[in-house]
Amino acid sequence: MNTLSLQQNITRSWQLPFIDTSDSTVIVGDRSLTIDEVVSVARYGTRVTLTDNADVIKGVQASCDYINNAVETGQPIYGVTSGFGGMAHVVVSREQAAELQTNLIWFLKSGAGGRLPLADVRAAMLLRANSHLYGASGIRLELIRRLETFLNTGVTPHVYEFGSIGASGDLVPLSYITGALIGLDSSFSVDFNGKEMSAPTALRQLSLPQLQLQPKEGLAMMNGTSVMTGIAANCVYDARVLLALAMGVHALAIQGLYGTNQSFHPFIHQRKPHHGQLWTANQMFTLLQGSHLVRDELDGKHEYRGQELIQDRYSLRCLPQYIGPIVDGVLQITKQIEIEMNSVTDNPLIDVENQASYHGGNFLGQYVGMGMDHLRYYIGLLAKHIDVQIALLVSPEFSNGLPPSLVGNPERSVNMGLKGLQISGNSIMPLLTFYGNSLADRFPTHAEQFNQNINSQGYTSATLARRSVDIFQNYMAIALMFGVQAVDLRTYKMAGHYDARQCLSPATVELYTAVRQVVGKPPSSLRPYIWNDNEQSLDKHIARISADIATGGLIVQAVQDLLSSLH
Ligand SMILES: N[C@@H](Cc1ccc(C(F)(F)F)cc1)C(=O)O
Repeated sequence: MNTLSLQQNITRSWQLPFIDTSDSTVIVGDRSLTIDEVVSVARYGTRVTLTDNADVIKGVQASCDYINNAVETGQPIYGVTSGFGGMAHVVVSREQAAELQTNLIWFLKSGAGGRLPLADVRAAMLLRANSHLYGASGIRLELIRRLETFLNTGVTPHVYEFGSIGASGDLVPLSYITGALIGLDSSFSVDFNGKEMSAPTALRQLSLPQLQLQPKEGLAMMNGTSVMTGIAANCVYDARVLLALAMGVHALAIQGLYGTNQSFHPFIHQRKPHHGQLWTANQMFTLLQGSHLVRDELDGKHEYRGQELIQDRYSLRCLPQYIGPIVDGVLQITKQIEIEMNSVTDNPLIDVENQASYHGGNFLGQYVGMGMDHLRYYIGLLAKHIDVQIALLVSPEFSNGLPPSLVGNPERSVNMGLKGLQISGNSIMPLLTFYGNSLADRFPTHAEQFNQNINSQGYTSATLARRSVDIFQNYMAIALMFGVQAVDLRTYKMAGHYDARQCLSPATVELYTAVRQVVGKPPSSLRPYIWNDNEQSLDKHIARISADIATGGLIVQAVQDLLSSLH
């Protein structure tokens, strides 16, 4: 991939322009933002409105009053009347207190690499506004309102993909958002509904003046976890979709392989009642209900089956035991990211009620760093499991007699079926387990004169999760293609035609049909999905399916029930 296409990939946006398309609004400042809300604002342009709760608005003003008073009376407060980080012993005078904040933007403007996707930057702006509305940060409502305006008018600052160690929050990435927000200089640029321009130009178009930061405001804007948490929120959303789709793929594979439903019998799982295992078994039970393509053995029967095993191989039989801990892990990450999203993540924090301020470290993004490390690890495990099912499907000795490599038309002897597709998938799966390696435990040199001598790497961990999710979407496309072809061929063996809709469980028909529709090959009783090798471009099918997954299309809608039960 050349640099240009990599760059385009990184800046990929969902739906430009990011302006209101529906009547719905996300309220910011009520301390209850959800991942779904972040995604709807970040990707689909849902409007945001700052809360009109008078106590919240009063709290924001009171925190600013506290800071102004502290500066006037010369109180020693970190980053307000002192230097930053390892230079926090430097005393900053009242006269220099504002300049200290603007200067912070300048020396942090040191990002590197490509650009973050616009949707991730939008998520970050939303979360920064949310954090500031707790009234513990000493930042004017006017600045918070500006974040709201940027979101609602589709103005998105350009932010680099490298620069944060996730310790002082995301200092470097947030310096780009802050510089753009106040229109500091024309070297800060934005995307204005698909058009690149300098931040001051964008402000002029919005009829907004350039702003001077006041004491604490630069630190309040930049000292926090909002960018990594925004990226993480988008990734967690995607990972949950992919987990639901993985369940769908397995349900297709089990039917393709003519597996048994007995392994999902509640009796088994109630005797090992981990939450995730129970959820997985229960969902698979429902996904297979009513299928003519499974061995219906719920009554406890099992029979000798000639050369076939009396019970299924592990990747089928132990599916709930394998996926269960992944489900529990994803649920835990979801909870932690939502807490982080609804947190105040800067320092120092102002306790308006008691007229005090506290030096602490809420900007350390360890929950995000470890969460994203784990998320990538779980994605790797899911991909490995799918890879095993595909390997069973293509080998007649393990597939209960499907044609080798799922060849559609055996009469055309040059047909080799899905060999290329499997190889392509095999090139992706190891990458996903590779991305499953952890980052939070890799220690960089002790940053910034040993002040930031422990750090989370949460930002980079989240950008890696973004990459892992993107790759997994492609792999999922391949897996779905295998699932669809397998159930068509199994239908032929069982019923003498290729229209799997008539034999599949009702719960998997929608997914099957969605895939067929997305690739432009409607089901037919005369032919399976892939009949002759030379009748379709498989790469185009992969691209269409993964785009549908990434944009919440038909295929995602087909697993909506599964997704909403994931809690
Ligand atoms: N997160 C730090 C704030 C901080 C630390 C370092 C620097 C820089 F830029 F000098 F490196 C800026 C802000 C703290 O609150 O303690």
